[in-house]
Amino acid sequence: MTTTTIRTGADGFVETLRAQSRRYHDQHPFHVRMNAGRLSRRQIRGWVANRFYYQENIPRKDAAILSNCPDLEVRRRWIRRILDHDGTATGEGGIEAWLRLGEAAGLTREEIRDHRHLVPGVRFAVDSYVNFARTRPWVEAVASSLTELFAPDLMAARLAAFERWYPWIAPEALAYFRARLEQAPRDCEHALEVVTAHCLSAESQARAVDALSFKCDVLWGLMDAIDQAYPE
Ligand SMILES: O=C(O)c1cc(C(=O)O)c2c(n1)C(=O)C(=O)c1cc(C(=O)O)[nH]c1-2
Repeated sequence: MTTTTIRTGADGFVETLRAQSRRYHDQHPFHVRMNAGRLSRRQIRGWVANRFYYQENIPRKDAAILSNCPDLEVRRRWIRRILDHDGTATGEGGIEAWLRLGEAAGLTREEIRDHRHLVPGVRFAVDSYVNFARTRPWVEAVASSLTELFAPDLMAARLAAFERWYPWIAPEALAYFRARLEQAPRDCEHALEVVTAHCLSAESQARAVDALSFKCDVLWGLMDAIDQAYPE
């Protein structure tokens, strides 16, 4: 359990959730080097291939939330996330966009999809996120998605960094990040609505903060594993 003291009231709760940004993976040394243009082609490829495992599993995580969620109104909006990633036809959706990013970075679809580059730490981090959504109360799983509050700034910085420092990747291949600039704020607005509506007691608010803290650890652990596998 976190020892964070939450100020009473919805504002204090949201403030405490937002304060978790201090532990977000934008500050991980690998991301700092990425955005400063200091990664080699091999390191970029390693990151893209490993991060694919996260992308692939996000819809399974969201399906786990849906399966645990008894609220029709929430399900109706949450299902959109699965469609964003999976698309509704061949050649569409975020997973496809990530594969195109991989191809532009010099990987084949086959080597991304068959996990030959996937390192154990990334697998464990991602699996633990999916498992969290499967086994914890659905509102906590929703709270764990709130790292997306912090994602748009990182996406914007990443887009600028890729265009400036890694011009060998075609700018069209960055479509995934451009889409997330719109999807992430929409998604986390909904998640924040759900969490503030359901977490009214100090105890439930502390559990939501713990869930978000856990997710920061998932993302940080994932980056540690990539950093270690693709050293400078
Ligand atoms: O590239 C990133 O730094 C980043 C971070 C996050 C995040 O903060 O969890 C997500 C994504 N990307 C992303 O692309 C994505 O679809 C996504 C879904 C979720 C989630 O927890 O439901 N996080 C994220």
